[in-house]
Amino acid sequence: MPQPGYEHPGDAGADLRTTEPISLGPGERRTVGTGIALALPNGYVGLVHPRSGLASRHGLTIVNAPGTIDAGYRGEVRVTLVNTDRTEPIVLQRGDRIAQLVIQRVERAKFVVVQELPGSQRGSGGFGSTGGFASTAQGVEN
Ligand SMILES: O=c1ccn([C@H]2C[C@H](O)[C@@H](COP(=O)(O)OP(=O)(O)OP(=O)(O)O)O2)c(=O)[nH]1
Repeated sequence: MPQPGYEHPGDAGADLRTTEPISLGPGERRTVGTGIALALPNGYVGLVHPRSGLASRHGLTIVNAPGTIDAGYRGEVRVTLVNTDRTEPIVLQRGDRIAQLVIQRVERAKFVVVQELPGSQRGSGGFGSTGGFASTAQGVEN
């Protein structure tokens, strides 16, 4: 069963440990329990990524991808899925591989307030400033 305290408004809870299939209609979002708990060593993080096959074949993805599993977290790993397909529902069964976990070392950053940042080639340009798909297609040079 979903653990109390995990549900957020608008989240329909579900649990893949049950034998009941879980159906996500077009556009539907559900937080699904995996039945898995972890004890990651300090200095590591678990990142819950979507699976490309499910994404391309069914439009199933993870709302908060990648989900962050803190090293100190001992609860059940849960995955907030969304069916982005506009017409087809997707039905998940117990044992279906709905996500993949990447475990990485993390740095502990120390932030220092400064008046000015060191320069770089990119500077403050972002959000497509180096040329996006549309401008390339039209032959626009940046
Ligand atoms: O996809 C996810 C993301 C998070 N968690 C669990 C593990 C994680 O350690 C904990 C908190 O996640 P996060 O830090 O992303 O949550 P938050 O919304 O920032 O809340 P808080 O840290 O206050 O609990 O919830 C999952 O089971 N699945």
